[in-house]
Amino acid sequence: MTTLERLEATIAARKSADPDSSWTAKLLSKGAQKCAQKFGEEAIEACMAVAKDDRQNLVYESADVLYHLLVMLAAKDVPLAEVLAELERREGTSGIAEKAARR
Ligand SMILES: N=c1c2ncn([C@@H]3O[C@H](COP(=O)(O)OP(=O)(O)OP(=O)(O)O)[C@@H](O)[C@H]3O)c2ncn1[C@@H]1O[C@H](COP(=O)(O)O)[C@@H](O)[C@H]1O
Repeated sequence: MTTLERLEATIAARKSADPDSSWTAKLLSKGAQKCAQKFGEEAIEACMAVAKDDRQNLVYESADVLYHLLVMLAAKDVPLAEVLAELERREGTSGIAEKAARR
């Protein structure tokens, strides 16, 4: 099991946990929109670390981004495996072809 898969399992377990017992359970109890908002905030913080050329903070904020992405996916019942399968599907295509297919 990878670190992301273990974290996904922990987050899934928090869906039925007492919101007072866990940060994740508290965030999930506020709904998918709040989870999405937090994800967006953390992504902006990661961008700000790049703007400030702060490598250490970029690593820290990127961990926050990945955690909040997994929480947001859990809130919408989207398994990490489905996202990874989409990435794997794209491995056989070029970025330019992928962009053209979306038009
Ligand atoms: N990886 C994380 C992780 N990354 C960030 N965070 C939390 O995300 C929050 C984000 O910080 P912010 O300052 O943006 O949020 P805040 O100001 O506290 O809250 P708001 O007022 O903004 O809503 C922090 O309180 C962090 O504790 C995380 N909380 C949990 N995990 C993982 O999830 C597991 C389960 O955690 P619990 O649910 O707390 O048991 C942990 O063992 C970790 O592995």
